[in-house]
Amino acid sequence: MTAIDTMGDSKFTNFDNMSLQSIDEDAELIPLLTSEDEEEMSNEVLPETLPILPLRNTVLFPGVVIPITAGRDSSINLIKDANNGSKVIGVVSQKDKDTEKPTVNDINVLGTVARILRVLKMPDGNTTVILQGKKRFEVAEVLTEKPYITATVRETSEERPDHNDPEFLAIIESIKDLALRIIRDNPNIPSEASFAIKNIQSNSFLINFVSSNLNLNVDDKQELLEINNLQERALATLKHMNLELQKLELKNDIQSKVRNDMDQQQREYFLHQQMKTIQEELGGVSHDDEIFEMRKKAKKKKWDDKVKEHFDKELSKMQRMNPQVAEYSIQRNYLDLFLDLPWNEFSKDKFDLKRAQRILDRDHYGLEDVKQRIIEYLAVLKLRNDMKSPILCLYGPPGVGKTSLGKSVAEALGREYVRISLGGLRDEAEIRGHRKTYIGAMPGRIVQSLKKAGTSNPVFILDEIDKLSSSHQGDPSSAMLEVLDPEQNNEFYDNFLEMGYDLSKVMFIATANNLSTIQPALRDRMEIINVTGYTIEEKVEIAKRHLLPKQLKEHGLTSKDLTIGKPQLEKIVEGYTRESGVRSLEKQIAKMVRYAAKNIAIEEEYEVKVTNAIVEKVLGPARLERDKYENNDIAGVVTGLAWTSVGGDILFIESILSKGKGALNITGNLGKVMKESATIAMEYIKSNAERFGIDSEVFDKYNVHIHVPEGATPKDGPSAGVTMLTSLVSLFTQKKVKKSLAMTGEITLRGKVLPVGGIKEKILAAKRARIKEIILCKDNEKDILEIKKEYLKGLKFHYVTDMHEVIDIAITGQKVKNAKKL
Ligand SMILES: Nc1ncnc2c1ncn2[C@@H]1O[C@H](COP(=O)(O)OP(=O)(O)OP(=O)(O)O)[C@@H](O)[C@H]1O
Repeated sequence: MTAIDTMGDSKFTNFDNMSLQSIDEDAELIPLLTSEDEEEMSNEVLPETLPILPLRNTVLFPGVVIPITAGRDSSINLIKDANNGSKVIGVVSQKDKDTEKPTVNDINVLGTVARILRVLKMPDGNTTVILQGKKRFEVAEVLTEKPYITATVRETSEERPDHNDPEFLAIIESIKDLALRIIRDNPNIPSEASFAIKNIQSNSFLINFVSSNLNLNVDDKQELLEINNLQERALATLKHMNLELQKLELKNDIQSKVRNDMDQQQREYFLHQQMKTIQEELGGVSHDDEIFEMRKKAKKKKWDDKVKEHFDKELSKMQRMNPQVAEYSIQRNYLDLFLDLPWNEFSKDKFDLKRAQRILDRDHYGLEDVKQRIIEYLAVLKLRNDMKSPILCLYGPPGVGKTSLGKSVAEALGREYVRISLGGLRDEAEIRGHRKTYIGAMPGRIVQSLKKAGTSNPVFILDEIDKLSSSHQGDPSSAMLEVLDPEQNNEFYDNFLEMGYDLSKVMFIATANNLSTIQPALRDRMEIINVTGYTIEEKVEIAKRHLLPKQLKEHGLTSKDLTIGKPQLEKIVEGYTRESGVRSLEKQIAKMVRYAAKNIAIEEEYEVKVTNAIVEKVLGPARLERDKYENNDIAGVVTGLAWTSVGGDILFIESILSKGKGALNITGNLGKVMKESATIAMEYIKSNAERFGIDSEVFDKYNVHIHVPEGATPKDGPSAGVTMLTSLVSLFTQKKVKKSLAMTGEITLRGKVLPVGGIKEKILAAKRARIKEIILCKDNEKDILEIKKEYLKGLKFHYVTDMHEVIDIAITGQKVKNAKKL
C-alpha cells in the first residue's frame, strides 16, 4: 500500500518510504487535488488517440498520483515518447500480471487517462515514472500494438450524486471515519496519513484516493474503477474498508493475546531468575533442574491415572517449597520413592519346567518331594497364566535349604529375588511404613524391597514368618495378612506411600521353623511344604557336592588345594554337628578350608588329602559322643524321640529311687504337659503294679526322681509319655531296657498309646543316633509310609496301641548290673 506523507500545512502528497528514497530529496512535491483541480480536470478534453500503458499490479484512479516502475521495452519507449510529447497517456491494468507482452486481449478496456509528472532514471537501470490519474476512459479501437499499444479512446461517463445528498455525505463521512481508524490500527501506515485524509476536500478524490490505497488486489480495484455511479462506488469502497478494518482488528486481537501470553511467560521467567539469584545469594541451590529431571523421569513411568495425578500434584507442591526447609527434603524423598518404585514393570516369566527342574537339582541335593511340589506349582502358574502367584510356605528345621530353595525358584522363573527377615519383628510400621509426617519416616519393608527388586513381580522370600511377634506397637501379622491375601493385596496400603500398591503379581515364599507359632489366619493363606532334615548320608552328599565346592570357591581355592573324602566328611557330620540341616556342617567345612588357605598363604607344607587326624587337628576332638547311653546297664534310663523347631532329636529319660515316702520329683526344665505325662505314668504304674510284677508297697517307701538331661533346654509336649512310663517300669523292676531302642507316644490314664507329630524328623534323628528299633503308636504307621524307603533302612518299627505292648517290647527279662533290692 502506498503511504501518504503530508508536510506542514501545505497540501502535498508524497510516496512510500521506498519511493522517497528513490526520488531526489529536492523533488517537487505533488499537491493534493482540490475540488477546483478536479473540476478543471474533468473539463479537460480527451485526445482521440492515446498510447496505452498496461500496468501489471495496480490500478490508477483519477486524481491519484502513483509512481510506476517501467521495466519492459515497450513501456520504456512509450514513456519516452510521451514524455517528449503531450505527456498524456492511457493507463490500464493487465488481466494477468504475469503476461509479459500483453496484447489488446490481455488488458482491461476501462482505464484512466494519466499525465506524466516526472520521469526518473533509477540507479538499478529501471525507469520510474510518476503519473497522475485524470479521468476514466475506454479503449475503442486498437490502432497499433508495436512498439506499444495505441488506440482510439472515448471518455466514460460518470453519474454523480448531488453535492448535498445526505446519504452520499453520510457515506463520505463513514469513509473518512473508517480510513482514520484503519490508519490508527495499521502500524504499517504512518500516522501522518490521517492528516491527508482530513485535508481532502473533493469527495470523488477521497473515494479514489482511498480505493487506490486500500489493501486490495488488482481485480477488486479494477471492479471499483469500473463502477460508473459515484455513490455506488463509494458504498463498495466502504464495504472493502469495513472488511479491512475487521481483519485488522482481528489481527491486533490475536497479536495482543500472544503478547499477553508472552508477557506472562516473561514475567514468570523473570521472577524465577530473581528467585534463583536470591537462593544462590543465600547459599542454596536452585531446585528447578531437580524438578525438571523428576518430570523427565516421571514420563517414563507406567503409572495409572490415579498415581500420575497424585505425583503431579505432589510435585507442584514441592515446586512451591523453599529448598531450605526440612519439608522440602521429605517431599523430595517421597517423590523419589515414586520414581524408584517399579510400577507395572514386569519381568517375563520363564516357564520352561525342565530348566526349572535342572536349576533346583543343580542347587539342592535330595529334597525330591519338595522340588516336585515346587515344579507342580510352577506348572499351575504356567497354565493359569494370570500372573497371580501362589503363596508357598517352606517349613522345616534351620539350615535345610528353605531360603536357598526360594532363591532357586526365582532363578528358575527368571524373576528378581528379594528377601526380608521377619524374625523378631514387632512393629506393624516395619511392614506398612510410617506416615510421612513422622520425622525419619520411611516406607515399610515390603515397599522398600520392591524398590530394590526393580520389578513388580519378584520372588519375595519372607524368612521366619513364624517369628513375627506382636507388641504394643501393633500386630505385624495383621499387616502380613493383607500382604498375603490374594483378595486384598492388589491394593496393599503403605502409610508412607499414602496409596495402594499392587502386590498380586509378587510370588511370596515364606519360610518357617515352627508351624504352631504362625498366626492361624496367616497359615490358612499359605500352601505349606514340609522340608525335613537330612540323614547322615545325605549330609555327606550335600557336603561333597555343594558345601565343599562352595567354600573352596569363597576362599579362592580349588579342589586341587583340598580334598575331603567321604569317611572324613562323615566324621565331621557325626562328631562335630548335631542338627537337622547343614548350616553348622558348612561352618565346619569352612574351617577345614581355612586350614588349607592359611597354609597356602604362609607357604607351609600341608596334606591336601584330609585324614581323620587332620580333621581332629583342625576341628579339635570330636565333641559329640554319638550315643552316651548305648549301654543299657542302668535301670530307668530310656531313649525317647523329640521334635524341636530345629529338627528331631533323641532325648533320655532318667529316673532314680531314693528312700522316702513316695514323693515324685521332676527336673530338666520340663513344661506343664511333660510334667503331667510323668504324673500319669506314675499313677498308671501304681494302679497296674501287679501286672508289671511290682510290689505296691515300694511306692510308699521310696521317692522317685525323674530327670531329662540338658536342663538348659526347655522341653515340653506329650510325646515323652511312653518313654517315662518305660523308664519307671525299668526302675521299679530293676530290669534292663532293650538296647538301641527308642520310642515316642502319648499315654492316657487307661494305658492307651496315642499318636504324636514330627515323626519324620524324629526318625531322622533316631537314624543319626544309630537307633535300631522304634516303638510308635499304631496310628503313626501312616506317617512312616510317607517316608522314603532309604530313610527307613536299618530301622525296625513296633506299632502299639497299649502300654503293656510297649513294656513287653522294651523291658528285657534281665536284671541290670548291681540291681537294687527293693
Ligand atoms: N539340599 C541341599 N543341597 C545343597 N545345599 C543345601 C541343601 N540344603 C541346604 N543347603 C545349603 O545350606 C545352607 C543353609 O540353607 P538355608 O539358609 O537355605 O537354610 P534355611 O532352611 O533357610 O534356614 P533358616 O530356617 O535358618 O532360615 C545354604 O548355603 C544352602 O545352600
